[in-house]
Amino acid sequence: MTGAKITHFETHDVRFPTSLSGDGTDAMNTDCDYSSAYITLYTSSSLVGHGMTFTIGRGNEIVCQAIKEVASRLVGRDTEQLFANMGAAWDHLLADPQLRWIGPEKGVIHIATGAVNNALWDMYARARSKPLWKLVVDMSPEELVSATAFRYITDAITREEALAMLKEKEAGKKDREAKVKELGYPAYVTSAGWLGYSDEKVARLTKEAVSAGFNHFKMKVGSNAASDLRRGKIIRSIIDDPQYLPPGSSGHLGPSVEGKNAGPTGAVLMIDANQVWDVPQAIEYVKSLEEIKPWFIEEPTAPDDILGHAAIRSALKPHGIGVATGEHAHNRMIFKQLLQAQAIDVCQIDSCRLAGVSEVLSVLLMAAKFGVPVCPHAGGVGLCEYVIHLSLIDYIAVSGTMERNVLEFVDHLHEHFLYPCSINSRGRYNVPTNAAEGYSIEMHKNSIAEYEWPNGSYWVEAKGTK
Ligand SMILES: C[C@H](O)[C@@H](O)CC(=O)C(=O)O
Ligand SMILES: [Mg+2]
Repeated sequence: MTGAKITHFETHDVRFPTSLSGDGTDAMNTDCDYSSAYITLYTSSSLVGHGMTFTIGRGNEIVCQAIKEVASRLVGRDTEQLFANMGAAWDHLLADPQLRWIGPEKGVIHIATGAVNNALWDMYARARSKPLWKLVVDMSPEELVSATAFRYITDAITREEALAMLKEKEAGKKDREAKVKELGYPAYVTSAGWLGYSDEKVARLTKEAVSAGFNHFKMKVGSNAASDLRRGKIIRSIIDDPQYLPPGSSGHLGPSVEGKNAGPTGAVLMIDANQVWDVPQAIEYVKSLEEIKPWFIEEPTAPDDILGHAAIRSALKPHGIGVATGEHAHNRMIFKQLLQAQAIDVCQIDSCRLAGVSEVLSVLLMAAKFGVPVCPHAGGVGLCEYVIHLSLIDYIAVSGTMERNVLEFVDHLHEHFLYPCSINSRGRYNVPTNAAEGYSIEMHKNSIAEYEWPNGSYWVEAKGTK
């Protein structure tokens, strides 16, 4: 079968001034302008594909430049031939010998590849008039395996093992799809606990999140232990108090809290250090926060330090605190080793730090094999829109479970997308159902015109007023 040809592409460096309000701040990233290195792929027909990768401001233009280099590899290619084997399409994107030298499979070139691979998947879903998750869960096990990036991971999972796992899950797919459409996908909220927020703002947003139905909450830690303990106690005092629960409910309605250090109302608290500590320091610091009963510490140390994470995990185990990481795990091999070394309790894939859907699938398969729940990272612009698709794929087709999982939600910048994610009254993500939405990442043209750096109307005006 032949289809339209990819003819050209456009990139946009889009930056939102979130640093003005402290949104997105943590111990390492104190000054974030949530940014999107955005691409649209065009074809000889009306079919298009949108994709992006996330950065936090300066440097976004470097990623856009790299996206141009990677996307050039698709120009002239037949779309149907690419869709017929998305694993081979992924290999092709990665196989430029000169570009590979500036990775390999890490850093700017890899996140740029993520944007391009995601745009191709968005185009594929649009070509089949399905949201992306539905395109993937409707694939046969053989099609899904052939769409996955398998190089360098076959010591952890072979194609045959993956096929057998997917076949075993085939029979329950319809029921799981119906269940998640009815209930929504479990979520947790981070946007009440950014480090740059005042205690009053944290308290107000936490109360709002509780009354919106959330029962898992994450706060940022790592710049000052006494202040973390104070903020943690403020959050605990709200989430453990039945008076703030939604009217008529006797306890939290949300996802399962078993084994997660839940408080008396069934509320779970997680903490995130964004890589600030050395290994021994991480252990001591987190122990000093034991009183606020975190389920896990996220990114306690350098993201490439697999054995460091393993050491932290085994030191914190007697204290009932787990370890999570992944938003800066730059490829599937890092996840492979985190899993092999039993270094994590929770696997936090990032939709565009990994090089797109094909590489995400390889991590979903490995995590399912190792029995580690996947709770994707979504603190950024566009990430919530992306990751609901990935968690649905994980639940319906790969792991078959959503009971322990929680998908991150931050309440920022959704209005800039044509198909924004949404949360139901139980504090869970709704399932995207629009046949035209693809991977839900298409941005409004007027948002691009306003926030494109440096000549968008917002930035021109902001310079004028400085
Ligand atoms: C810079 C980002 O906001 C980061 O703090 C997000 C993050 O760590 C998370 O959402 O988790
Ligand atoms: Mg984080």
